[in-house]
Amino acid sequence: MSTENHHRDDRDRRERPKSAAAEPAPPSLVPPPNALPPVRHPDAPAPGELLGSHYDHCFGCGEGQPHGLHLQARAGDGVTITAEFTVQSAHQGAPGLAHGGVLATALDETLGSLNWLLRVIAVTGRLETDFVRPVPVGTVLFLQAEITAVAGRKIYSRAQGRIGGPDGPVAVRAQALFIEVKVEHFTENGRADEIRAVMSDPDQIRRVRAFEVNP
Ligand SMILES: CCCCCCCCCCCCCC(=O)SCCNC(=O)CCNC(=O)[C@H](O)C(C)(C)COP(=O)(O)OP(=O)(O)OC[C@H]1O[C@@H](n2cnc3c(N)ncnc32)[C@H](O)[C@@H]1OP(=O)(O)O
Repeated sequence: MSTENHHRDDRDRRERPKSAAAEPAPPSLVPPPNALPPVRHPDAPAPGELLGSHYDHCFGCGEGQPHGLHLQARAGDGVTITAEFTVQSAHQGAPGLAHGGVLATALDETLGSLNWLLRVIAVTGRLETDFVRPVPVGTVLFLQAEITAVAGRKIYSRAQGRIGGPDGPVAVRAQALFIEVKVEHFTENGRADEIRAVMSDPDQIRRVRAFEVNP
């Protein structure tokens, strides 16, 4: 068998589980026995609604970041999100291909958006990413994410990104653990200039998503 066929076989094997559900997770990403299914908050954005950016300068979703991802996330049914991100020239790693860290950012941003459906503020504690196919510049990455379980402050989730259309082949996927935090996580750790700016211009943090944040 040729090397090329070997590669194709490897890729097909890695891709076989169409849902990230079939992927074995490392122990810290497996919900404990006392974990509960996620509960969509009654005031969560309606299915189909665009979430908008949570912070104008966010590298993932902010409109004020010229080289950011400008990722657009939309609420889905249950505790799910869909999102789209077009790979720009500024996002290259290898010539003409998306940088892996940028793709991980797209997954992280999409997974982070899920927490707004719970109306919980949470940060990424652990993010495990599989890069399955190269993603050329100009590609639209179609992302889907869902929360699988909640255990106290720990929120378990997974996501995948497809190319060529929402039902195209999987290019990247991730499993994550987000940890619920209080707003002081940001106000006590963020650089003073940005925190002051946010406090004096609350529109920088979109109220629609920052339900608990009242700068
Ligand atoms: C005013 C402005 C407001 C702005 C609001 C805008 C919001 C937008 C947000 C958008 C953000 C966008 C997204 C981003 O970009 S988020 C940016 C990237 N993430 C971070 O910067 C987070 C940095 N880490 C921390 O701050 C702390 O470590 C956290 C808060 C995460 C936990 O420290 P804390 O002291 O609080 O908790 P704990 O240590 O008692 O752990 C609690 C439980 O969790 C388990 N655990 C923890 N870590 C891991 C791990 N790595 N793997 C496996 N498990 C882990 C731990 O075992 C324990 O389990 P158990 O023993 O209970 O079973």
